[in-house]
Amino acid sequence: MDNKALYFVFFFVFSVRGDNKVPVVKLNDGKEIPGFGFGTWLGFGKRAWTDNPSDDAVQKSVEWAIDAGYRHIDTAYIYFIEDQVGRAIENKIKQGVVKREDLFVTSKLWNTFHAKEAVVPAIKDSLKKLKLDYLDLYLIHWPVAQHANESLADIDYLETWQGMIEALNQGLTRSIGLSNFNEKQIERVISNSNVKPAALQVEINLNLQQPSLLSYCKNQQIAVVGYTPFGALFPHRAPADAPPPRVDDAALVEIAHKHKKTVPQIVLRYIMDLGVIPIPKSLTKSRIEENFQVFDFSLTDQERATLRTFDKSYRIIPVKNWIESPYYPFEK
Ligand SMILES: NC(=O)C1=CN([C@@H]2O[C@H](COP(=O)(O)OP(=O)(O)OC[C@H]3O[C@@H](n4cnc5c(N)ncnc54)[C@H](OP(=O)(O)O)[C@@H]3O)[C@@H](O)[C@H]2O)C=CC1
Ligand SMILES: O=C1CO[C@H](CO)[C@@H](O)[C@@H]1O
Repeated sequence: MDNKALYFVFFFVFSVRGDNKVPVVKLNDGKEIPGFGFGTWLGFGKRAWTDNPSDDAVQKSVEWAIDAGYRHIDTAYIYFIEDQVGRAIENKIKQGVVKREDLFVTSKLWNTFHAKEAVVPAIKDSLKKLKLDYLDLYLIHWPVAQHANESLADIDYLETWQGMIEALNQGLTRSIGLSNFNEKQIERVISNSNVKPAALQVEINLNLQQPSLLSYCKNQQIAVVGYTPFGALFPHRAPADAPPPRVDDAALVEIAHKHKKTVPQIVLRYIMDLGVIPIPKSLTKSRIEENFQVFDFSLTDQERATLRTFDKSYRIIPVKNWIESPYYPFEK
């Protein structure tokens, strides 16, 4: 092999290694979760699977994500795209890009399956669509229960948690956890059960940094996965009343220039620095790759202090139509 060929082999090995520096987070049940993941929600009102069964946008995005190095994929029954995620995973396994055990797949129990006996059939339905034998993590999506017609149901999430434990005991998922639960609700689950939630998935972005919930979870050794990491950063996603910053904010642009990174990369790095596992979603190949290049630089204390000032406790996903539920988790 001549010098030029050797250089290319050297460059390839190190650039692949560079992509592979995703931190690994230990869960309180002894399992491990990759400290960075990929989101698959299309947005409110978009039900690709039912609206347009031939749509494969999410499938493509998951395939690009796996090619780019993501190994942790976040999905849910209610996204109506688990079948697309399943096809993407199947393809990447068939192509020899990954093995099942290289991947960490999360799905979530929807509100209409909160009765204890509904949980195991619900996870089996998700597994079927995902073409998997087991999930790595299964979450109660919300503490709020609903009937099939979407009216509110009065099922205590403690009952639902017993169904989750049954799914765990049957080996249908490696770990179980919660999403959109507040501190008191998590505490109630812990003190009424022998199985502690391994993870909590909640909204975390510049506008909603949740320091007190994060410190509670750290003390309880509950891993925090942060959804909607870009919050109101992109104007098309920002509700009219959302506080700054937007992606062109001068302070953010200055930090990004200093590190030769983009503003979305700065935001993702900061969320990881908060001890949170971000799960950015994108359907765009270049953005999927861009969002994953966040393991080769560090923010300074001063930059982190600037980013902290954007916390306005502003929630982008309050789902106010469930406010009358006795289990509604957020401040009313
Ligand atoms: N547990 C829960 O209740 C919830 C969980 N989630 C999970 O969290 C994931 C992430 O949250 P989500 O609400 O999707 O929002 P995100 O914060 O991930 O933002 C997604 C939006 O940002 C755009 N985008 C992504 N990267 C870039 C970039 N580098 N430059 C410019 N634009 C970019 C995407 O555009 P495009 O796709 O066009 O590229 C899309 O419009 C979800 O997909 C889902 O898996 C989300 C909400 C609630
Ligand atoms: O994950 C989420 C996105 O989809 C759901 C509804 O369609 C939300 O309620 C939820 O928080």
